Amino acid sequence: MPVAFQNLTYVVRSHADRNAKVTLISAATGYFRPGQMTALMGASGSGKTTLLDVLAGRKTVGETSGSIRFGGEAPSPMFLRRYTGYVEQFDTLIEMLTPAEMLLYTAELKCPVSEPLEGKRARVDTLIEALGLNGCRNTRIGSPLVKGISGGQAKRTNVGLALITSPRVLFLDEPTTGLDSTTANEVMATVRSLTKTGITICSTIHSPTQKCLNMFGMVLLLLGGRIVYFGEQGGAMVEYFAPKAHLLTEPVDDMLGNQAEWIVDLTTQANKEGRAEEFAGLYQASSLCQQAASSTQALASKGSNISPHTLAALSTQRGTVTSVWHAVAVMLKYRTKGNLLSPAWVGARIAGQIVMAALAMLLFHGIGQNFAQTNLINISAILFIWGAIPLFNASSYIPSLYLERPLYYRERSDGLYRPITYICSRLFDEVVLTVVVTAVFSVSVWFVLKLQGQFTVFWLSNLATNILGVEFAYLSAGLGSTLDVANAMLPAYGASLMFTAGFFLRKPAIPVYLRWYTYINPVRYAWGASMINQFAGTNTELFPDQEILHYFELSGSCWAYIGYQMCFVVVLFLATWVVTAYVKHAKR
Ligand SMILES: Nc1ncnc2c1ncn2[C@@H]1O[C@H](COP(=O)(O)OP(=O)(O)OP(=O)(O)O)[C@@H](O)[C@H]1O
Repeated sequence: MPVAFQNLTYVVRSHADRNAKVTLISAATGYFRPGQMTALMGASGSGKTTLLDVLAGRKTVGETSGSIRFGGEAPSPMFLRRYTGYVEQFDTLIEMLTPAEMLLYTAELKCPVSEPLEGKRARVDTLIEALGLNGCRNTRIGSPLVKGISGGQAKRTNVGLALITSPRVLFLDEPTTGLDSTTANEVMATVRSLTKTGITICSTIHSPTQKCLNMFGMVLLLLGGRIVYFGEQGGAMVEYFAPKAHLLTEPVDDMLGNQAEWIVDLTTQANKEGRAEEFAGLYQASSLCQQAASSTQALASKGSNISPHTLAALSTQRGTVTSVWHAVAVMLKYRTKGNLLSPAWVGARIAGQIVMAALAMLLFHGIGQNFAQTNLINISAILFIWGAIPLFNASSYIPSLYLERPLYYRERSDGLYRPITYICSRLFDEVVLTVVVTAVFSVSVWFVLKLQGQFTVFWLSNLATNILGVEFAYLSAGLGSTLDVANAMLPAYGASLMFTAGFFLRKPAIPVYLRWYTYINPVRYAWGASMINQFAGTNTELFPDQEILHYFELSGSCWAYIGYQMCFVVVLFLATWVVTAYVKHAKR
């Protein structure tokens, strides 16, 4: 499928002055042919990634004008998802999966459900073979801290993710970033081998080695968002630029056989000298530009071989090809087991609980059956701690939730799932663990402290507080513009709840202008449920003629308090969903 773009201009609101607009791509005309690899080159900041993103339909801000045709068709978002693949500059992989699992997981979410699993496995096997991943197909991907596959293998796995639906056009953004030159050449050789299938490939590349540059058929060179060269790679490019080198005030080093470095040096120097416009003008006036314009026109007006029925379906289809239920099932299949078996994942979630339960049992053992007046505040205190502190347990893993954002954004852009799918499957993992852990610790604490009332109330109240903490962790990780902001939210909210729950300061003593907050305070309801469970019907007096529940203004059924807690669980779930769906920190 050829890609042709004419007079493509991209304008965005300036970072520096919100009232001004800047043109990042100016009147770009060019094309990418099937079975050919085109390099988007240029000095740093020249607009390579911007042009790639505009062509791939990945821009979320700014205005694009001009025309883009894929096989003669103006692409809809679903068309782009169906026929193109995009490899991001930085790898976004799931560390606990193997490359084979990562590819199959993506295939199950990206390919139609009607395609049998065997067909998807066959796609994975073909890609593993083509990308040279056989040696590591069953090795854990790992992370910078837990070594897994190598950087080159991770990059090739990332390329595989973009290829899983057999796209006709592949975009790559700086695929050699972070790789040594040998590995970079290997990765690019693998990518180049894909052109045999007839796929159209366009890749931004910053400073390629000569060997790497030789793999490309065409080069599109940008300077200040303008095309300064679009033509064949190799001798033609050198011939074009050689007479222009003398225009520079500061001469660049001799080529010494390294065209790639020479071209980058020359254009960077031209940029430094403010000659972007001059070089763009020279290209505009060249015969190369005329040839490019007529070839682009021919490719843009060439009819596509996609049936009208498919085109109509693609223009109306929703953002994903699988249903929410299917996607949730796939997420559970690949990610839940890995999470629940990961010591790091589980450890971060239960460490706080272990410490809290151990301290409660060591310090407060047996106090639940001692209704002596001097002990009542001790009981109230441990029930308060048990109702409030779990809210903070989730803060320990907010950083890991925050750091997962790039993966989530990439998978959303690739159309793997919807926000509700992500949030349901992730919270499912958390809730499964929370149910088990709170049951174990609640039983231990309940019996060691010899608490009174119904165990179920004590446990459910603790479970609800823990789930609220988890939900708030996801909410703050989604809301925080930076990791520090996300980290600060949960402690700040938790502290506000503790101060106004009515234990440190009784409800009547809370100033009227803040008393409303006690009604929307889940900690008060968690503590209240346990207090009523412990003291209801005992007529225990904290002071003469002052029954303890009356003193703290806790009344009614403990089940009603648990009901209120559950309402908070639902409200926070909805808030987390909305934030996950609509708050986007990554604008591109
Ligand atoms: N909103 C904006 N306001 C002003 N300048 C912007 C804005 N957005 C992007 N830019 C600038 O646009 C230019 C193009 O950015 P782009 O990321 O496309 O460059 P690049 O060629 O891919 O660079 P690199 O090789 O360093 O990744 C950069 O100079 C960038 O600072």
